Amino acid sequence: MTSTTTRTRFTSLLIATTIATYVLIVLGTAVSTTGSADTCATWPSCSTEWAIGPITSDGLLFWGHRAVALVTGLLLAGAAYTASKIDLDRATRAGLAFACVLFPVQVGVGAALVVRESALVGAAHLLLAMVIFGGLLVALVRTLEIHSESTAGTPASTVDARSIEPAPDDSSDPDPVAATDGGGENASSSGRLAELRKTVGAYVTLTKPKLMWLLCLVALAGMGLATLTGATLEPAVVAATLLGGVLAIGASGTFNHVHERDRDRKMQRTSDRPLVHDRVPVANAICFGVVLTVTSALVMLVWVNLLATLLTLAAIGYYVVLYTVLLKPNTAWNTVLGGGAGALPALIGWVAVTGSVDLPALVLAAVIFLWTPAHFYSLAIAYREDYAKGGFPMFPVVAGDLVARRHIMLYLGATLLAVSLLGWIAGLGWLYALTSIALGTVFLRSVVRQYHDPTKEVALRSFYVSNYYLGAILIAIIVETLLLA
Ligand code: HEM
Ligand SMILES: CC(C)=CCC/C(C)=C/CC/C(C)=C/COP(=O)(O)OP(=O)(O)O
Repeated sequence: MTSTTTRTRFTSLLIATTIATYVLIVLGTAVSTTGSADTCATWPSCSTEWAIGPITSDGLLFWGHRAVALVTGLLLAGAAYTASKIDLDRATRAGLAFACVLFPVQVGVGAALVVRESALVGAAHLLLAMVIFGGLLVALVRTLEIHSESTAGTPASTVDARSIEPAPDDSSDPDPVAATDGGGENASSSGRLAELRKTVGAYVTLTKPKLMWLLCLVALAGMGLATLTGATLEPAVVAATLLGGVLAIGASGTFNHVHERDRDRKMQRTSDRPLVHDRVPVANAICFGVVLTVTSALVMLVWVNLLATLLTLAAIGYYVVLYTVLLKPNTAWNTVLGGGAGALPALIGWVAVTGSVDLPALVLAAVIFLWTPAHFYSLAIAYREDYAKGGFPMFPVVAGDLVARRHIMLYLGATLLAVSLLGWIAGLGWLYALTSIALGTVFLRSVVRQYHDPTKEVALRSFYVSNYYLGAILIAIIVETLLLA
């Protein structure tokens, strides 16, 4: 076998081992939260005899966890054996060695947990699993990088953040929509209707409607988790929280359009925005943003509660002032730090129901926070040159595609772990576990594909997969907490 074939086999084994370890973590948390561990108190079999009893969902979960542990161990051994036949860099070797040493320790901790159930041993088991997953992820990222470096040639060019200035405004191009307008003094009533439709459409575009479904799901998941404390959901509170949230997102988006109108003109992706073409006068857009902000605050104050209102206003301030004005044009950390704005709806949803902030809401917020770079960096890779033209120091512009992809993988890994932690802390069950496994695997594979096929299309696909991933996780939380409760 050639060394290239062995290296390819090693990469495949490492991908499979990393995914299997994640499956193991999710099944492990589900075993613990569903109480299926109580059905078995011996190890490695569930009784002194090896006879198979009636198949129950608890048994399936329990045996599933053990079976996947066995498969993961075999995959890890296979990866280590294959690694011994090729030259590896230090990071891959260290990550793999780390996982190989800790895996048998983890099996011992798991056996101890079966025989003597204890919260402390359970927490140690979860923590160790996360550390093993981290080691494998580091090894995987380095392996994929070396693989793509050897096949791709020169790395993509990067730009120093301090040197990024918006390109001179050379676009005096007329509004393509306005240019095709009939209009004029003889405008018919159908022409005026078309005009009105266009104006309404422009205002709707200012509110960034495409983002709303996912942010609403975040707030709904926060509300769903809150019911696990015993709190009941009032339909009026749910409706008012969603309405207040939608108005607040609309306000944020509008102010974002106002502030970025000159840079938007320079970027191909955003050059058709309403304020670039004066479809809405800037003063009107500012008034629109203020009206949306005040209406949102009133809705939240009258039908929800004061803390939720303050958090909603804080979210608008975070996105508009901290992210749009301060971070986005000035630092490559804009996305990481800006992720806090999108995380706030998780707290808003929880606070709308309980009136205070508690641990599960913070962990859900952490999931959104960690997911944000994994979500956005793929889009920023696809539009790297566009962002450079607009003068935005987005991470791929400053650090290059390869390093950005490394960060996507690491933030994705952290998101997967935070999702498992949330399931464990909130006591979520089957549906959440299966969704985390299925969509987590799809998300991870879509990013791995970026290494093999570093095109704009593949990066954009990862971006959309990131949205479906988060959407599915949030729907699983909502269904488990609200519909199956
Ligand atoms: C700093 C944080 C974030 C950045 C920089 C970012 C960036 C972007 C950008 C540039 C787009 C394309 C928008 C367009 O072309 O109109 C987008 C789309 C989107 N984002 Fe994010 N995003 C962030 C956080 C979030 C959060 C927290 C959520 C929800 C939880 C979210 C959900 C979405 C959705 C649903 C889309 C629409 C995709 C589509 O169907 O076109 N984003 N994001
Ligand atoms: C409740 C409430 C008000 C929440 C606000 C949170 C919020 C709107 C988060 C979304 C962040 C986001 C989608 C940024 C888009 O990036 P960008 O603005 O950099 O995109 P662009 O390049 O398309 O302008």
